[in-house]
Amino acid sequence: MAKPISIEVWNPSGKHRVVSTKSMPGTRWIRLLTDQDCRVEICTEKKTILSVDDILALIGDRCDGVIGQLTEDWGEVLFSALRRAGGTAFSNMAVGYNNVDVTAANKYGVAVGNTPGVLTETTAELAASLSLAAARRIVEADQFMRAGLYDGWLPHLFVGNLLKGQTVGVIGAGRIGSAYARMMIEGFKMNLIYYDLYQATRLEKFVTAYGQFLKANGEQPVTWKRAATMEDVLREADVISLHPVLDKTTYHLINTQRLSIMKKEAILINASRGPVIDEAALVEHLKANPMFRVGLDVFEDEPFMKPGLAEQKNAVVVPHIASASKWTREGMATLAALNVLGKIKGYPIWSNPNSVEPFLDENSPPPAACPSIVNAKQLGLPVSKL
Ligand SMILES: NC(=O)C1=CN([C@@H]2O[C@H](COP(=O)(O)OP(=O)(O)OC[C@H]3O[C@@H](n4cnc5c(N)ncnc54)[C@H](O)[C@@H]3O)[C@@H](O)[C@H]2O)C=CC1
Ligand SMILES: O=C(O)C(=O)CO
Repeated sequence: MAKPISIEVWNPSGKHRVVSTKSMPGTRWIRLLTDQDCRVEICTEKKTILSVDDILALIGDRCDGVIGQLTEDWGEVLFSALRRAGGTAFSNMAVGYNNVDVTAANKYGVAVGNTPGVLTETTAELAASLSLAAARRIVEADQFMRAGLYDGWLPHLFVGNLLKGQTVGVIGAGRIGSAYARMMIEGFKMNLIYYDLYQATRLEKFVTAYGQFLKANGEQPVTWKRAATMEDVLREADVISLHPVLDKTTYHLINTQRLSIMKKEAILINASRGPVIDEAALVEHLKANPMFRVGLDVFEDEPFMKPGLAEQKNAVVVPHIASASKWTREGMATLAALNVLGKIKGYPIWSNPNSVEPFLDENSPPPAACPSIVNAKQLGLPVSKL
């Protein structure tokens, strides 16, 4: 028999049983559910990543909806179990949902929610932080100081890259990629080259307007270019940040061949998903090109790094913390809870998942809608007129 899973229960007499596989920041998300007659069960198991068997035990015989995490494998087994338990709602507490088999969810009629928008700026800020840390060798310099090695100013000590006037390349200029581009352009007066399947019209307009502003003030204007191929970005840019979704078109997007066409002193940032980079190839490239630097928030075999990566001084590595600001994480919890609640209540789907602010205002009740359901169309769910 499966080992019982430890849980914390809120509103035990609630009619709808909602399970959260992890404790999430803030309490608003719990209150929103309990106020609407939900019994909320939060898994309190100590282990970081729950297995499919752990989650099956949490779902049990009766469960209306689950809030899950990007570390979990949501496929056929879990969606069929959720459906058998009477559930029709699942939400990732994440905008990325490459851990979810949406086809399986469709098969069992389970709505799949995600949490767009609330993490855009926070994630872009971390990508910008990694860009600066890599450009100015901040982690190496910090370690040098702490090791007691600093014995005086030197002309060659930790010389890095100046960003001003250089070119920032963005691959995947959606919400986060565009926010990152704006930060690097406005903050450091970089020119932009980007590659996306779609035109980033608002971003282009922003760069044009900012360029005009700089020109009117007697400064060199910034420019933008939409690249016809990803290779154009890799060849031209000095700093390249990856922000696409992870799917079969972006798996190992950065491989040995593509690394070889990048500038020898380029900086590569990844705050999207680890498998977008062939990490073993990256380790070899870092070894062979000491002036090439990377900033990584995500890893191919997360939570592990490929052998050799940790030893590379030209790599800055952080543990998938790009969305880790208090406001954002509480907002992600709120959106995930409202996705599940909305589906249980039979609410329609919010028409614009890029504009989720009304759900985040602590001072007013959220709209009667699901903020973001990725398979709404496939399930034939109605769109909100709000
Ligand atoms: N490290 C972290 O903590 C976080 C990581 N993420 C990751 O960032 C991803 C992007 O998030 P958003 O910007 O909100 O999504 P988004 O959907 O607004 O942007 C993704 C962009 O990638 C583009 N794209 C898709 N396939 C492509 C391809 N083959 N080549 C080039 N571009 C392609 C899309 O057209 C879209 O513009 C998420 O899916 C998630 O995996 C998101 C938040 C935090
Ligand atoms: O939202 C996501 O996709 C993350 O990676 C965590 O914020």
